[in-house]
Amino acid sequence: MDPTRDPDFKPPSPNEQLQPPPDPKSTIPKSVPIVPFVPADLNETIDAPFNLEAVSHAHKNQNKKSTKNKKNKNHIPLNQFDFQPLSTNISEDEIIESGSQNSSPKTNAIDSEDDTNHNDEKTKASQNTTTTDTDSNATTLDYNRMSGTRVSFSTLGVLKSQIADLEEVPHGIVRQARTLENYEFPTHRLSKKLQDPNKLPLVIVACGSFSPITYLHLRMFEMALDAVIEQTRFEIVGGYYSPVSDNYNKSGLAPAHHRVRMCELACERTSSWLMVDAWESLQVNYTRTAKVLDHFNHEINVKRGGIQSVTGEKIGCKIMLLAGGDLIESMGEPNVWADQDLHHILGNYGCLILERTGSDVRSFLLSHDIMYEHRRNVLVISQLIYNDISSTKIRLFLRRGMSIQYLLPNSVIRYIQEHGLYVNSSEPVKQVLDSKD
Ligand SMILES: Nc1ncnc2c1ncn2[C@@H]1O[C@H](COP(=O)(O)OP(=O)(O)OP(=O)(O)O)[C@@H](O)[C@H]1O
Ligand SMILES: O=C(O)c1ccc[n+]([C@@H]2O[C@H](COP(=O)([O-])O)[C@@H](O)[C@H]2O)c1
Repeated sequence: MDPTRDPDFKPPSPNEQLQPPPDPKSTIPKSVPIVPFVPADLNETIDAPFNLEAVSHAHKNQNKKSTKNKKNKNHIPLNQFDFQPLSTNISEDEIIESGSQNSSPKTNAIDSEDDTNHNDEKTKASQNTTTTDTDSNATTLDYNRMSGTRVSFSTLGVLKSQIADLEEVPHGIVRQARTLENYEFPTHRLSKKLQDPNKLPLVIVACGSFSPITYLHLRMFEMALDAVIEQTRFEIVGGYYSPVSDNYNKSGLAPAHHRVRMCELACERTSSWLMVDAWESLQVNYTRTAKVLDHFNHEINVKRGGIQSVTGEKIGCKIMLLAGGDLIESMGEPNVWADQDLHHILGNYGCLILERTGSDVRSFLLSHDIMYEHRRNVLVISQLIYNDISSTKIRLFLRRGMSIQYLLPNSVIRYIQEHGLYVNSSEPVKQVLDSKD
C-alpha cells in the first residue's frame, strides 16, 4: 500500500523549488507538451463562442517549433496502425459467463474508420451483440451529454454494438490483455472527434485499487461528466479506470487481473463511455500516479496525435485525474506523494476532486500549498446525492456472508462469487472498520 516502499520512489526534499525539474524518466518527449488549458481559464466565458482557430494555430505553431528543433518524432501520422484494437484474449470461463459464443465483429469507435478489417480480425472472439431501440436512444443521449450538444447518431461514428447500458443485455465485452506483451491501449469508446466546435477534448482517468469496483466508482464519472459540462469548456471524449498493480501491497487487494476484469464488466455492462486500461496493473513495479497520467498522455496525444476537432484538425487532449476527497487528502500526508509529482499532476494535468462525506475538500485545497498554487487546474465536484459505498465494507460483507446486492453491478457480484473472491480474506476487521470512516 505504501508507495514509499517502491524502489523507484524519491522522498520529497524540504528545500525543493516550487517548479519541479522535469522527470528524466518521463515518457513525454519535451516537444509534445501536455495540453496547457485549465478549467478555470475557460469557464469564465462559458457561453461565448470559442475560437478554435486560435487553439489550432497555437497547436500548429507548437508543432512547427518542435520540427525546427529536431525532427518531429512526435507527430505520429494518423494511419490505421496508430489505432490498435483491443486485446481479445478470452478465458473459457469468461466466454461461458457472457452467455454466447457466437462471434460478431465489434468495431472500435476510434478505430472504426481507419482500421475496420484489422479490427474485425482481432475481434473475432467478441460475443453476440444484441441491441434494442432503447439502447440506441441511450447512447445518443449519453454522447449528447458529453458535449452538451445535440448531434445525430450517425455523425458520431458510434456503432449500436458498442452500447451496453442494460446490465443484463448480452453484448461483446472488450478485454484487456493479461500480460504487458499483449497489452494494447483501449480506444473502443474514445470519441475520435469532438462534437462541439466550442469545446476542447478531455479524458478523465481514475486511479485506485477498485477491489472491487462499486457503484460509487461508476457514479464518480457521471458526477464528473455533469460538472465538466456545467462548469468548463471541455468535452469529455473518454473515461478510464486504471487499477493499481499488485505491488501496491494494500490489504484487501484482489489479484490485478480480477480487479481489471471486474472493472471491465462494470464498464461494459453499465456504461456506454467508460473503459479500463490495464497498463498500470500490468507493471512489474508500483507505478506512481504522475507516470500513469504520462502514459495516458503518451497514448492519446503522442501516439495518436490528440483528438479531431469538428473541422477535422487534430488538437491536444487534456488528461485529468479523477479522485475522491480521501485520495486528495493523502496528498497532504508526509512522505506519501513526492512534491514534484504533485506539481506534475496538479499543474500539468489537473484534477477533478469528488467530495467525500466527512472530508472538507475545499478547506484542504486552501491549506495545501501546492494544491492552492494549481487551484485553477482543479475542479471540486459536489455530491448532490451522497454515496459512500466503500470497497472495504464490501469485502467485509462478503467475508461475513452478507448481501452486497445493489452496491455493485450484478455482473461484478457474479464474478466475485464465481471466483470466490474476498470470502477468505484475512484483512484485520479493525482495519476494515476504521478505514476511511
Ligand atoms: N465515498 C467516496 N467518495 C468519494 N470518492 C471516493 C469514495 N470512495 C472511493 N473514492 C475514490 O475512488 C477512487 C478509488 O478508490 P478506492 O479503490 O480506494 O475505493 P475505496 O472504496 O475507497 O477502496 P478501499 O475501501 O479498499 O480503500 C479514489 O479516487 C477514491 O478517492
Ligand atoms: O503517485 C503517488 O505517489 C501516489 C501516492 C499515493 C497513492 N497514489 C495512488 O492513489 C490511488 C489510491 O488508491 P486507494 O485504493 O489506496 O485509495 C492509487 O491509484 C495509488 O497509486 C499515488
